[in-house]
Amino acid sequence: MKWSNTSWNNIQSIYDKIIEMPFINQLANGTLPLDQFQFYIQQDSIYLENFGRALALIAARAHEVDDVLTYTRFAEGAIVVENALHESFFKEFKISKTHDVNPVCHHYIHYLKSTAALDQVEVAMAAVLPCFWIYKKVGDYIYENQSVKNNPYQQWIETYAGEEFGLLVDQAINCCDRVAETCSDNQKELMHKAFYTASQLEYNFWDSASKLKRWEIE
Ligand SMILES: Cc1ncc(C[n+]2csc(CCO)c2C)c(N)n1
Repeated sequence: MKWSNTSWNNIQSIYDKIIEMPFINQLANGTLPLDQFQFYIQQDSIYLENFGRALALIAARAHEVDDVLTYTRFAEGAIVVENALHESFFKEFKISKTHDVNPVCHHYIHYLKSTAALDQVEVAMAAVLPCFWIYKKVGDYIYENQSVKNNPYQQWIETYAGEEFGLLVDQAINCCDRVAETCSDNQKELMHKAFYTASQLEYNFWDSASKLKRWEIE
């Protein structure tokens, strides 16, 4: 079995819980409270910049020159393309930029940056994969299960359900499968662990937005 198939099986229950989250269902039917979306986009904008930095580190450390290019493009996508999208959300939903990183976002970005800097590069590639793959699956799920017209969150949905995004996700999955082939069982296990941890963080990222969760002491 491919590394990615085992990895997805390991996180299937996390994905199932994500799909059941009120936040995701309310995004799909357009009833998500505005303050939760605003909070989510504020944190996501901090996430994207740092995610881009983690991808750039992976690019620099990749063994194959093709992967240097691929992760450089991912990094550019995270910062330039996604930030442009966020800019339009900032305007449309009257969101202000914040530098207050909530606990989950803080944990997630520092987990990704330290993994990208210090762990084996294959493990770092596995750690960033849920960001692509879970968003693709969630985007497709919402797109296929839409029940309303004029959903205010339509642009968000279309970003992740689109074919163009699907191609990026395939590249990220294929890269992990290819590098996993060169790894020992022990190293493959570390890749699985990283994929699982980042998937937990994806769940928690949405959960924290739905609870508007900040630090207990600010
Ligand atoms: C918490 C969080 N996780 C994943 C994404 C999705 N995402 C962000 S950048 C990128 C690829 C860039 O090349 C993808 C798929 C998000 N927006 N927020």
